[in-house]
Amino acid sequence: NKELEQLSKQNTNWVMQTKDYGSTHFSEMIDINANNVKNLKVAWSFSTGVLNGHEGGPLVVDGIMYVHTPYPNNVFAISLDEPDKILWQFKPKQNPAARAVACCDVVNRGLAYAPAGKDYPATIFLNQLDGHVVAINAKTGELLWKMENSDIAMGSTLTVAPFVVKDKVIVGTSGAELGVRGYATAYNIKDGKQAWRVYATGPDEDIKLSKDFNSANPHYGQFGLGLKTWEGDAWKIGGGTNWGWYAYDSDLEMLYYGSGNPAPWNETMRPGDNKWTMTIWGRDVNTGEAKFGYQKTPHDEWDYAGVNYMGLSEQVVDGKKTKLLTHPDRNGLVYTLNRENGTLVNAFKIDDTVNWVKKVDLKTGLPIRDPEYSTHMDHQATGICPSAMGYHNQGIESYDPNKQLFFMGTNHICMDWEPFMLPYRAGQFFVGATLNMYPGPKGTLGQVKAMNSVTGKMEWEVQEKFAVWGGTTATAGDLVFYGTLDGYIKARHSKTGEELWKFKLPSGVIGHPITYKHNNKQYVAIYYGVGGWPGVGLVFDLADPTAGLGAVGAFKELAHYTQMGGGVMVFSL
Ligand SMILES: O=C(O)c1cc(C(=O)O)c2c(n1)C(=O)C(=O)c1cc(C(=O)O)[nH]c1-2
Repeated sequence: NKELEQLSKQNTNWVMQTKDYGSTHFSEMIDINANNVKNLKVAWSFSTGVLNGHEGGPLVVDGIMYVHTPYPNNVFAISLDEPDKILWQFKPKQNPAARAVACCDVVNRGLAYAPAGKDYPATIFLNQLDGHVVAINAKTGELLWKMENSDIAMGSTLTVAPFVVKDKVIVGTSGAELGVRGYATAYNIKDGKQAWRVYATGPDEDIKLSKDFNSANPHYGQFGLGLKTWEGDAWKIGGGTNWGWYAYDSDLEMLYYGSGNPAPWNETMRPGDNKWTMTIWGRDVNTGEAKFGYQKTPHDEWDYAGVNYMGLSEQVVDGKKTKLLTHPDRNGLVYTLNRENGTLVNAFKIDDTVNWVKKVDLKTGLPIRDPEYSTHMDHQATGICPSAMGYHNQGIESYDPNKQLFFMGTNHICMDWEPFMLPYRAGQFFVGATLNMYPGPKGTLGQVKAMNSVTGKMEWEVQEKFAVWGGTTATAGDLVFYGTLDGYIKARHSKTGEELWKFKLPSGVIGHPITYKHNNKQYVAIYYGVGGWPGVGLVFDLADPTAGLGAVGAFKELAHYTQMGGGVMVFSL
């Protein structure tokens, strides 16, 4: 969408969750910078009236801030000229049964915006937890259309942020913890009619492989594998949902995203490579056809779902400027691929405490595993790093093209894992493992790192007491902003990692900061509202450390630092 791409380059707007199609989360603005950030103060704030985890960030378009909430998925439009006034509010009616089948709190990763087109007005897209996609008139808040994308009776919810490309809006799925077979769907912006749908498992026609699929790298696998790498019909309940972030290259017209973990978590119940779960996809956005697919963790044994951040950059590889895609995976490895054909350029560990894998063989693309940290029936595997939460989970990261550095908020959590057998029942949890999670070898639960994605060199790294769940935002003012689970928004010097400013918010953060200019003044905004997978212990107040799929044990300290809340806080100099 050319108009959307244009808007994404203007400092007055923040029009996509990813900031731009390349998902740089980088702003050229320098009004707030490393010298003056210490003077940042609260400009205004807004309580959403909803508890539970607030993921993603608000959008800012043409002087209006669009704020969303977790379930019940309310939307508010707020004028930046009069932030004390709500221009319109959209409060959907939806099936509350959705709450019981959401795996990891009732989160929502945010709204999408489409500028007015020939046959539709400027539109806000919202995914409801109960599986519906809705289009809302951005000016008036009126419902334009509503589509069912996911069936909660099958355990499929919707938490992913929609993504607008050309005349389509792309939507994923959730529910791999309930045996949902994952797919991504493109709907026409104007009427919500389905343009294409592509699955992660099953016959090639369903996965939509192009004729030259993986022709640059036949050893990644080509045809028939969505069936052959499963036993019997296991692919039908085999997971591979996509609830993370998309990226898009408008020259190549290619869409990038990851499919998640195979179901169930207990690997004994699904022999084979389980293609194409855990895969980085490069697809033609017009047809949905896959040009390449690279499976990072064949036959996953640890729930290292692969839906995370996809960051696009152009950097020199072997003396040649190359279009790259960088993906910090749940499994503790960072992958950089040539995004034209999927060829692996590098794969390295987020840090040397990652132990399930020794390294990735760059020729074959396969991980060389350490059998000591494998999981299997009648065995409790201990000290596995990363934990099922991954060293990187759902945050959107940032890329500073001037410094050629990615900034990553990461986890530092390890685990013990013991599988058990269980039957599949539609709409019920289908996991089959008991987990204990705890801080990694460095003694903390989180880290922030500045990384060169081609060489793997970490320019700097700092520890955080808790996971940095919501990702980072960088600016040309030599700054990187992020929120912490215990409720700080922080700014660090992007060259050194030095902490320059922090402010304690009313509740912990699992979303990302945004920055925009209004009336010639730069603002930084962020949601507070702890929750998500790490916050389930706070939400449900569970005493069993293995509850919340292990999250309660990992984050047992969190309740001493923050409690639920929900809103947006805006800062300026
Ligand atoms: O497999 C899935 O379909 C699925 C969905 C979601 C979700 O929709 O929030 C999460 C996960 N898996 C998951 O594995 C995970 O770690 C996770 C963390 C969070 C969160 O918001 O904090 N959601 C999810």
